[in-house]
Amino acid sequence: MKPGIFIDRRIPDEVEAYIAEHCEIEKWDGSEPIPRETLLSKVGHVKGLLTAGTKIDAELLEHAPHLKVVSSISVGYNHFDVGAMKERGIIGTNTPDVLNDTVADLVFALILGTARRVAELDLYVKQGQWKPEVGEKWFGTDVHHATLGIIGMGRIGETIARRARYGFDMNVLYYNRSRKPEAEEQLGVSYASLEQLLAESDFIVLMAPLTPQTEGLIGRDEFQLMKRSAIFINASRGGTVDEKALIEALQEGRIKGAGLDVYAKEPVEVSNPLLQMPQVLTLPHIGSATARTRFDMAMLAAQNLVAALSGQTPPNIVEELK
Ligand SMILES: NC(=O)c1ccc[n+]([C@@H]2O[C@H](COP(=O)([O-])OP(=O)(O)OC[C@H]3O[C@@H](n4cnc5c(N)ncnc54)[C@H](O)[C@@H]3O)[C@@H](O)[C@H]2O)c1
Repeated sequence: MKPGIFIDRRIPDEVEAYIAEHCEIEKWDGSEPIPRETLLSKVGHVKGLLTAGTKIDAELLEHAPHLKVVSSISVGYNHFDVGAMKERGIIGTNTPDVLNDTVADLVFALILGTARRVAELDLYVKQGQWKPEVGEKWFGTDVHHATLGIIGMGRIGETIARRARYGFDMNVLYYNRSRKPEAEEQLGVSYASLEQLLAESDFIVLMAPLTPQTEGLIGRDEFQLMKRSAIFINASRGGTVDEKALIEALQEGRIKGAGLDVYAKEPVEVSNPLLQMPQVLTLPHIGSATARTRFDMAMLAAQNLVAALSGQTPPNIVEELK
């Protein structure tokens, strides 16, 4: 008999067909996220769960006594309570690598968009404000040959560094949990302390995962260290930044601008002051959101799920659950 699994969001038909060859599928087909209570009522007999940002905690595991594997269609897994999963011996998997280039492209969209004020000037043209010469007021900041500081030099961080070095002749500093001599040699990037990186960078990109150690990693003191001309980019998770401190730094002109794909609370509240700031480019958590990459992520997550339920070791078990 095929093992029963639950899919808590829509996935491509082709991916579902692959899973159906190996598993008995039940799924949530709503366009809104599945309500928590509904999810809890659906996992009682399943062995596998295919999800993305859904919180996997002790409460959910209590409702799922037969659960063996949770496969997430994401590389970040801060929604996993790894302690509770470890206790129950649950396999947890994610989808690294297939999204590196897509997320790195998006980070560059945020860098270029904020530096050259793309959204502001788009509005300027569409609102018929264009005069023969735009004037200094609308001048931007150069990206090429500027210094880029990357916090969290992992798979995506290195992919950003490659674009920065080879595409934009940037000087790249990085701060990471551990030093990366190979990246230093291959990409010509330099390791810096967090303080040095914050003080010297023109663009600061936060790309570290959200963990207890990185929660609020960038706060008041860190914004204080940045140049007044600095542009801050966050494409990791909203929780890695003290959002109140970011808002203050922008309101007080202590940094020049920000490009954000992630927020403390998602979807972001319309009353969030960040949405009123012209110097802030705001995107709705779309780092990996291209058709090709989202398909590849869903297929990889499906392969992880099927491998785990077939008694094989899935290729992408998350670090803490290995
Ligand atoms: N905006 C989006 O849509 C989107 C898409 C993909 C990934 N992400 C986020 O990006 C993160 C990074 O993805 P990745 O594939 O590059 O992960 P990764 O594990 O390859 O890289 C993370 C890097 O951060 C470093 N790090 C961890 N804790 C640190 C700390 N306390 N201080 C300094 N460095 C630390 C690690 O050593 C590692 O080099 C994900 O965890 C996810 O949260 C966001």
